[in-house]
Amino acid sequence: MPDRNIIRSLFVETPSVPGNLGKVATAIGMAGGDIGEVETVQVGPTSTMRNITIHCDDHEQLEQVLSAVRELGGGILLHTVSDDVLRAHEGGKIQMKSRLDIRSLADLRRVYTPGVADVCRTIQEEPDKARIYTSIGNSVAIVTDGTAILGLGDIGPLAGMPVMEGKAALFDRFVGISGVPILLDTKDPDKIVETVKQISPTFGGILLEDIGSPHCFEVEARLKEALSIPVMHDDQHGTAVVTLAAVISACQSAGVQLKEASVGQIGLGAAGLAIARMFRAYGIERVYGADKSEVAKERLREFGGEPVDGLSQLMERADIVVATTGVPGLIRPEWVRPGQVILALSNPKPEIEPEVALEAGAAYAADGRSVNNVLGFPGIFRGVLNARAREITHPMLVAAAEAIAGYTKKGELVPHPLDPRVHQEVAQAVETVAIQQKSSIQ
Ligand SMILES: NC(=O)c1ccc[n+]([C@@H]2O[C@H](COP(=O)([O-])OP(=O)(O)OC[C@H]3O[C@@H](n4cnc5c(N)ncnc54)[C@H](O)[C@@H]3O)[C@@H](O)[C@H]2O)c1
Ligand SMILES: O=C(O)C[C@H](O)C(=O)O
Ligand SMILES: [Mg+2]
Repeated sequence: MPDRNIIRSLFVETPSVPGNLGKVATAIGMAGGDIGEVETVQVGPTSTMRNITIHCDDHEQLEQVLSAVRELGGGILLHTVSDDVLRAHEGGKIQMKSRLDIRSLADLRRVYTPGVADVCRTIQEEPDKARIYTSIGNSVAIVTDGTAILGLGDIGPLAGMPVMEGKAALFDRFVGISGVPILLDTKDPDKIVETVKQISPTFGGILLEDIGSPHCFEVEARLKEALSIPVMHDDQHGTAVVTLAAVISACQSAGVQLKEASVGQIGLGAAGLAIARMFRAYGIERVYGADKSEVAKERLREFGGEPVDGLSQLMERADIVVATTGVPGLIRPEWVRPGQVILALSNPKPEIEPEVALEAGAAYAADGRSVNNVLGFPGIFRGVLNARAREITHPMLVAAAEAIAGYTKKGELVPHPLDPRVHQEVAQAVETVAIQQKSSIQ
């Protein structure tokens, strides 16, 4: 199945006679388009208006689909073609809103000056009270330098803003955290670390997002060391958590002992190295890795993994293959071994489409849309903020992965991210470990 990267909404009028919608659907399909949602907007005595969402590979195919619908005739009219994704982004996806109503003078005095001064003094005397009287304890900075935006590469922080706003929207929607995008106009690790340190008093946690390797490793390590609030690079650990959950589920379904399976990691950047490290720390002995960078392969060795030179050799040796290179179509179908588990996690396009991998003999296959760190980061931060933990630890990440796997339906790899329970399960699991770890330190 090819990529379906272009999404458009067609506003189509058809005569209110059975069979006309079928003609439109056939025309779209014959021209190579896929149909998503069909919304009937109005049914009149003579004609019916519908919004039909279509998915195409590229602009050329889109044009073919549009011509096919336009040429139908017989009263079928294509009125407008709109880009729903762009339209949904107009004005941005998030906003800061007041939680309190300000209608009267009394409200104004309570919310703002002079009333607020007493709250300031209270916090000055007891800084811990900021957790109670401000939004800090429920706010997480989503920090990027724009160097590894999805698999699009170093497109800069401004172009990465839609992704950061997306993460903020997910924080809000799934766990009620205020995510605040912070775009850094520097790639210098010293400056990134210094800037994040300076703004950190505003936040209860720091989510590093789409910061490329290798500087992401240093940036995260230094910030974790310097700050007493949780810091996590999502592309590393959020991804590792969800990937571990997916392979736990796959092995359970296939009746395979995960710790005895061999794993092949293609791409050893931020996501790939963290996945390999997570697998090793979880007790998986054989973790092979491939990357076009020799330095990345050496880094794998430091964590007990074994670098392999060619991708086809890696595919030959691995029961479970995970790819995070950002290179669409990198995995050739002829390399897939029957019964393999293939997780091609690059966004926006995977290294191999799940359908193609399954056709080539894979037992389980998924892409980065379903095996996505959206299943991890919201609950992980909810858990640590609830527990007022100062950091995110490996046992918390394992607990998150096991919670996701535990909540996965039989035969599936991961739960659906729109199921609110999965985020609650992750939050609870992380909070429990955080509280246990706190009490064992005291
Ligand atoms: N599904 C998810 O939740 C999820 C999460 C994080 C990242 N990702 C995806 O993973 C991809 C990588 O993200 P990242 O943050 O790790 O980026 P990164 O830049 O840190 O890492 C990419 C790595 O892939 C290697 N690579 C590139 N082309 C290669 C090739 N042809 N063969 C072998 N190795 C190659 C690079 O050398 C680099 O080490 C992106 O597409 C991103 O969207 C997905
Ligand atoms: O943003 C996503 O969809 C997942 C991930 O963080 C990525 O960089 O691909
Ligand atoms: Mg990312």
